[in-house]
Amino acid sequence: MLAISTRGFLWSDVETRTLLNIWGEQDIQTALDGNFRNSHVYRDVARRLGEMGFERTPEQCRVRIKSLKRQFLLAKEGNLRNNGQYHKICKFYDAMERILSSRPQIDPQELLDSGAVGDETMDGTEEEEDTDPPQHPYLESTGECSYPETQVKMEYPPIPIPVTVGNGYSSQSASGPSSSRPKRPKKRHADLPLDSLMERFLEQSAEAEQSFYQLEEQRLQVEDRRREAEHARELHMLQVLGQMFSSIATRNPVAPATTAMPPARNTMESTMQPGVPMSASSHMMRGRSFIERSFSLGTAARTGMDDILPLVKNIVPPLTSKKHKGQDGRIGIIGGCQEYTGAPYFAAISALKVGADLSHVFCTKDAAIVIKSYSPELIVHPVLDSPNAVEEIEKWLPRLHSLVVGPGLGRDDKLLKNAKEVIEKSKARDIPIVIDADGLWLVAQQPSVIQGYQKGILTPNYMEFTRLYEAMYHEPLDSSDHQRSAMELSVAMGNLTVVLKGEEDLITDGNKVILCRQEGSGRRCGGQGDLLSGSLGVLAHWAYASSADMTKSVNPSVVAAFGACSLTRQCNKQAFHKHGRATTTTDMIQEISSAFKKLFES
Ligand SMILES: NC(=O)C1=CN([C@@H]2O[C@H](COP(=O)(O)OP(=O)(O)OC[C@H]3O[C@@H](n4cnc5c(N)ncnc54)[C@H](OP(=O)(O)O)[C@@H]3O)[C@@H](O)[C@H]2O)[C@@H](O)CC1
Ligand SMILES: Nc1ncnc2c1ncn2[C@@H]1O[C@H](COP(=O)(O)OP(=O)(O)OP(=O)(O)O)[C@@H](O)[C@H]1O
Repeated sequence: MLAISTRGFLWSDVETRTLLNIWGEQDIQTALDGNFRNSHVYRDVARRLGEMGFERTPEQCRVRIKSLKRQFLLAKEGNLRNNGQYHKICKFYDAMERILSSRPQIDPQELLDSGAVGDETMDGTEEEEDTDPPQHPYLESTGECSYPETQVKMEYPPIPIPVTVGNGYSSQSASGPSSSRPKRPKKRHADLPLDSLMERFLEQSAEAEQSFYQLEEQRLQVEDRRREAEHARELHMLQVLGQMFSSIATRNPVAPATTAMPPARNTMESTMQPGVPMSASSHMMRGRSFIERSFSLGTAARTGMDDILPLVKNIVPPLTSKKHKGQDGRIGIIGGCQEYTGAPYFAAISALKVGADLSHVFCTKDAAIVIKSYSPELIVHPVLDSPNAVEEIEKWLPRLHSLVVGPGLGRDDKLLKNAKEVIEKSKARDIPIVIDADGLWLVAQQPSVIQGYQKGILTPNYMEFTRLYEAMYHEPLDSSDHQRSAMELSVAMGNLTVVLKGEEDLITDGNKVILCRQEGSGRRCGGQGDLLSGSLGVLAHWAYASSADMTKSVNPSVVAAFGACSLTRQCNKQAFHKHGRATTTTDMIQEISSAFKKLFES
């Protein structure tokens, strides 16, 4: 079942009811009952919830249940005193009652008075790893952990349970069943009508709950960032280790290896013949180490491009009347500023011509008017230089299948910063990200922005490649062996797919290299790279949406890159055939349809 993203802090009613159904299941209740350590039970609850299509962490489930129990207990106590009126304050009262009625009885007043409200007493929800000393009265009483600034206490109604005169209960009895208990604070609202008190109570408890979940959301975001940083650090360590082992094996088997970061270039000799891919194993035999990946070029690599082309054909989705608009691809281009309006247009229109259903351009305000005037087919958002650019673009991310960052982006710091944040957000959504042109400038300044992201694809021309390489290795590029250098760059970037464009396009994911030598022409008009990156955005989406069978377990990024290179070069050839020296990128874009058919649909 398709998972619904529920990382937001608010729980919908349907989600809450699903949670309650799961929590109320016999085996869950039995597992919770009398069990002091129960994080494994909430892991199970979160898993079952996930199966129902709602993504929540075990901690989120636990906190939600706790909050529901609190509401229920308050309502239950109110009911006892006020003839069922308080039923209204707990939306899920009936479900809670049904579940909890089969649980051991507790004294609700005791829970309310203590402020602990009994989750731990009932379920034993103390976290297994919570060993920090208590920092807060609430933490002290419950053993809760994590975020000291969280005003968890706000979840209790800040007004006391009101007492209506003449309801059969004395104010003393309302404050607690036992007179020996410490007295509760004096009722400040005893003279207000019950309805308005209940209304205020409901409002405040909803606000408190909302603020709690907001804080919970913030905590999760911090946790995500921490995990990402950890992942990048691990990757970095792996690379350092790889270099160490490589040095030990090749230079001096007994001397201790020196570690250098960025990794020093390896000195092995390439034995590759043109058109013959270099295999990772041949590197390994020479002491070169690579980070393991889950895809390989397999047997297809041995015979080169002839075997990759059928895989590209496999990923092209069939056109059927059963589909609706958007299913074959919604692509986003991040780029377009005052100076460069052509590049994002070329990329976006190429994406449409290749077969995406919708193509969005996120550019500056100035550029938007111009780009809109080029084509009514594009959806153009004039947001890239707005103060809330990232939020504006983020709103669209859930609807995009892939992103192309860089065509016509320019190098203004503010725009680069926005692009960087959009890349970060897109990585979290696990969508393919093609980085080209000024996006590569950004990567050269801050490689970590995309390093290690397996669905990231870099498409440098030779100049951009040199810049990236030197940023990673801090030494001049050895221009005598492009294939080796491209592999080295890919490895340094965490086995990202690198497409080094040129007389022959060289595609590598750090394990092997394939060459695209589709015939093009001698015409090098600006914008051809944009045609390539826009096409690649679509093909990458199709490749990742295809089953492993379709790509024969070859890295989808490599299959898509091979398709985009072949297509661009074929367009160049066809356009040149018609226009010769006058060929422009617009002429090439007009060839996409027939070039595509010739390459991938014949
Ligand atoms: N119509 C539009 O709106 C278009 C806008 N575009 C946008 O322009 C922005 C800047 O992109 P960019 O590529 O011009 O910038 P940059 O990386 O500084 O390179 C500049 C210098 O690098 C060199 N050089 C280039 N290729 C090389 C090679 N293969 N091998 C060797 N050298 C090579 C060459 O140096 P030169 O020959 O002048 O010495 C060149 O002058 C970017 O946003 C892009 O998307 C383009 O998409 C085109 C259509
Ligand atoms: N010398 C060449 N011979 C044949 N094809 C080439 C040659 N150089 C580049 N190409 C092809 O042109 C396409 C774009 O590569 P190019 O190097 O022009 O990119 P770019 O500089 O990023 O383009 P842009 O002008 O959009 O910034 C690629 O598909 C590549 O295969």
